Amino acid sequence: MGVLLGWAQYVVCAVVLALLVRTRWNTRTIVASNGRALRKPPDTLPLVGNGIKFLQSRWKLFGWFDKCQRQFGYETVALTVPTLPPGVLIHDPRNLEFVFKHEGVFTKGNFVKGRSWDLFGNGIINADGELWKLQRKAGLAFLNTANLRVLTEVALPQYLFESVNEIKATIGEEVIDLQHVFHEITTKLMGRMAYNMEMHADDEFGTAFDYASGGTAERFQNPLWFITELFFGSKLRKSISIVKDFGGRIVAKAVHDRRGQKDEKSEVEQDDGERKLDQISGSLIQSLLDAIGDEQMVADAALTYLSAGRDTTGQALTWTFYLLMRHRDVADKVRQEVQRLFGERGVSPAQERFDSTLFTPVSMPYSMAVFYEALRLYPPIPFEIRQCMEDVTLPDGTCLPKHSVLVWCLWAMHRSKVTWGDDADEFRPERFLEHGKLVSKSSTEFPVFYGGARTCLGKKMAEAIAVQVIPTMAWLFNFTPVDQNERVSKTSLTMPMKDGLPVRVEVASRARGLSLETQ
Ligand code: HEM
Repeated sequence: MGVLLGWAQYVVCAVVLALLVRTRWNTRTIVASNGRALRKPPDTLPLVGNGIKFLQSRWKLFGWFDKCQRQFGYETVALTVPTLPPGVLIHDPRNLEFVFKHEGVFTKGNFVKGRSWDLFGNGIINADGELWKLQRKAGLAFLNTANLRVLTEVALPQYLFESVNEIKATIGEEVIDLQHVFHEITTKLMGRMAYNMEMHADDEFGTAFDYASGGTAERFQNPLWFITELFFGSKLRKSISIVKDFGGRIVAKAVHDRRGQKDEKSEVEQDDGERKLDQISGSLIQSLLDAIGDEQMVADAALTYLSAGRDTTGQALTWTFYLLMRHRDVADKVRQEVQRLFGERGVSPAQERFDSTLFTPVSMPYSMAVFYEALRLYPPIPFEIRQCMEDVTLPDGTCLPKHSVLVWCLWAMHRSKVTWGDDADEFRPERFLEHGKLVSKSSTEFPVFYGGARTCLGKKMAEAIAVQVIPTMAWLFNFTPVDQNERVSKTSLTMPMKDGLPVRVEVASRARGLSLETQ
């Protein structure tokens, strides 16, 4: 054991030394802006540059990115981290627009793919060229208008009210985890619609995926990840293997379904809505099988879509309710919007069954603004990294050599006073409204759904879910956090809330006479 540790220390020291030498070498070729060297961010150390910052918890790292943004405004700054090729941190929306327009120049590159390959393989997030186009086309077919309609009119109301009734059943007894509630809704939706499978938030796959996402994200913060994983990576390897097995099961089920063995329910068992849902169930995986064929690649694609569709939206809703509990005045305005809509539609809330399909992005601009404001402060994908495939000059004059790395932190950009004004740190949904209507912000200032050719495919789906879930939950229940502690995110590729969002619940007095059944 002692000998083993001795060797381990020797290997680690040798690698650190080699990396430091490489970093020094790299910084010699570092980018210059109009002939001048770029300024360095605060707390940059000799030799290790910003490496120590990246080893901190992600919450502290976000804080540091924010500090850079506050100190430098839109100015591009140099990043130096051992193992990283020369890097820059950008804040200027003009630079981001350039990146979005030149998608072939700024790719995930070996830097990102090398770290995320084990988990996502050839999935759309990692894919380029023809394979990316095929997966994107399959996704567009899945997220077409007709399918989104089935989602909003049939599947979502059904799963939303299953959750509502589960919450109701726990009232007065126990604390519930709201993050779990939202995750359950998005998992069931993606499972059924995309893969024709019954899935739940706490399935073995879900737990393994969470762990694998955390371990993969750590690779972006720990320059020695390939060494540390030799000693401490067994749980990560196991989790990835569970995730991969699950990908295989999704594909096997889809192949079974396409052989005509889909478990059809008899006509009499189904109403019109269920029949429509049944018809489109599994449409994503079927499109992927049609487009790609190779079952391993289809499994990668399926897992990537599952993560993109369920985690981001479930987490965004969690942070939204965290903010609503801290800003009761905003929660009241959501309820006033529900009341106004009921009034306009002649619905008597005390007698009718609750119909969440009344809530659309057009009928509920304030609720949508609440969602967008939560996405601004807690972006589900909080930072992005791209690698330059050739020498390139950004609009602000920064010259980037081939292979250099470009980082932008949405967490920080979304808090920029230059972009959002002096109240950038405040939760104020009104900034997304003009004359009572929702206004969209440019993807270069607010890149929450990315931009350009690779813009998020699921924006409309996320909006459709949010606009039913937020007013429904806010109208029916009063949630109170179990404590006033600040919630933080755990390490992940997305933004899960660490330890969930434990709350106490009571049925709101305005909702007591309601039947909380599905339509
Ligand atoms: C609030 C919810 C969501 C947010 C904030 C969000 C954000 C993003 C972002 C930032 C990217 C770029 C990621 C990267 O390449 O590094 C992305 C890509 C993507 N998103 Fe979303 N997303 C959300 C919901 C969804 C949903 C519901 C789906 C549905 C399946 C989805 C499907 C995708 C796909 C397929 C891509 C890859 C696009 C491509 O590379 O061409 N997203 N999303």
